[in-house]
Amino acid sequence: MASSMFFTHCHYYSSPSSFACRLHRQVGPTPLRFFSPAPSRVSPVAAMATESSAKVIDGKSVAKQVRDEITAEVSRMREATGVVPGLAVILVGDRKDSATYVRNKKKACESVGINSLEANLPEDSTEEEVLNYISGYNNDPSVHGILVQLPLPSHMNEQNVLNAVRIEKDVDGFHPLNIGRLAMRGRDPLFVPCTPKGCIELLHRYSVTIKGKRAVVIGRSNIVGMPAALLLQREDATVSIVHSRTSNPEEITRQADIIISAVGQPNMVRGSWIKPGAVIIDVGINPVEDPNSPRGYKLVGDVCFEEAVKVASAVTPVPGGVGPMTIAMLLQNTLISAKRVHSFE
Ligand SMILES: NC(=O)C1=CN([C@@H]2O[C@H](COP(=O)(O)OP(=O)(O)OC[C@H]3O[C@@H](n4cnc5c(N)ncnc54)[C@H](OP(=O)(O)O)[C@@H]3O)[C@@H](O)[C@H]2O)C=CC1
Ligand SMILES: Nc1nc(=O)c2c([nH]1)NC[C@@H]1CN(c3ccc(C(=O)N[C@@H](CCC(=O)O)C(=O)O)cc3)C=[N+]21
Repeated sequence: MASSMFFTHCHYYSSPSSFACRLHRQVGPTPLRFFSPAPSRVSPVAAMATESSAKVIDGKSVAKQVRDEITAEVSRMREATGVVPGLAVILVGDRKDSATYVRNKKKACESVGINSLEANLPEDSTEEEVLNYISGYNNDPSVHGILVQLPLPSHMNEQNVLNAVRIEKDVDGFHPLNIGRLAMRGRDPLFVPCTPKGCIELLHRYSVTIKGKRAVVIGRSNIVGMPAALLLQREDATVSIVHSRTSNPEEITRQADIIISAVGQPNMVRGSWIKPGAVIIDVGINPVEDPNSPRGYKLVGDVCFEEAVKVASAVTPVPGGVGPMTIAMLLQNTLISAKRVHSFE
């Protein structure tokens, strides 16, 4: 996860009209706010883009719609079975950004009627202590989902910790068995990772055809890029993956009908990288210095939004794009888990 302080120049492309995308100072981990309700209707994207015509994909509004659907299902389940879905979140250490994410997840749970439990462990906890918490939640029937907030402190082995979560409660979808099943034809994971799932959900809800299209995923992390590429492939797209060792990423990206970018580099994807009419899902959340903002920074994506809207047919903003969908998908996975274990349809 990109988080340290550094300058980012765009080396690939520049034009006088795109100064906004040329230079940013990226700042350290930032807190998250949670959003207030937004209108819930969305319509299909235009087939072709003209100058400045891209549709802005409203993740905040779609996430609200998804949360409303979950609220209704949670109460239907509670009334029929008496069971309330429960999510346990384990936070180790005191990273400010992680604490804010966890607080937002908790608020989101409350907003849909899901029970939330939280374990806050100190930075210097041992791996064994974390494993003990996981084991407790694994055996607790009121807990249907377990999320270990990442990143973990560096003295812990992330693989050991993630492997310890029972796959039936792995609502993040990070367990190797879930990822393995996601990668295999004819197999299904119990849970799909929340951020990539949120990206696909946005494409579906905006009636973007994926089948037969060329998709490029920029980034190949275990939590976003790689599962996003697997999901697009499962949806019958033809997928290329661009990473830090890719030569000529611009040329490859320009072939895409659908771009999912999960890199952590502010404004890396410029207008010249985008095929006219492409649909862009920008996962990147990059804090950059902004003297005009009261906080002293603002969040930008991996994609230069000002340029992208002129070329693409649809694009997600940052903030208000994928971020809110990630949390909505976490709630959805927790509901799916509770329904599955109680055979409630
Ligand atoms: N909206 C949301 O809900 C979420 C947003 N995020 C955001 O998404 C971004 C990515 O997160 P995450 O996947 O965890 O990050 P990682 O740092 O784990 O992975 C970044 C990926 O980008 C690739 N990359 C880095 N630099 C370049 C470059 N110059 N050109 C091409 N590829 C490059 C890396 O390649 P290589 O593999 O070769 O090193 C790596 O695969 C971050 O901004 C993060 O904050 C993350 C999670 C959820
Ligand atoms: N086990 C685990 N699972 C995760 O899913 C996970 C994680 N660890 N570690 C950190 C990343 C990051 N992540 C985000 C979730 C929501 C927003 C989000 O809601 N963003 C708002 C920003 C709002 C603001 O701060 O202004 C938006 O984009 O609109 C962002 C990022 C989940 N992650």
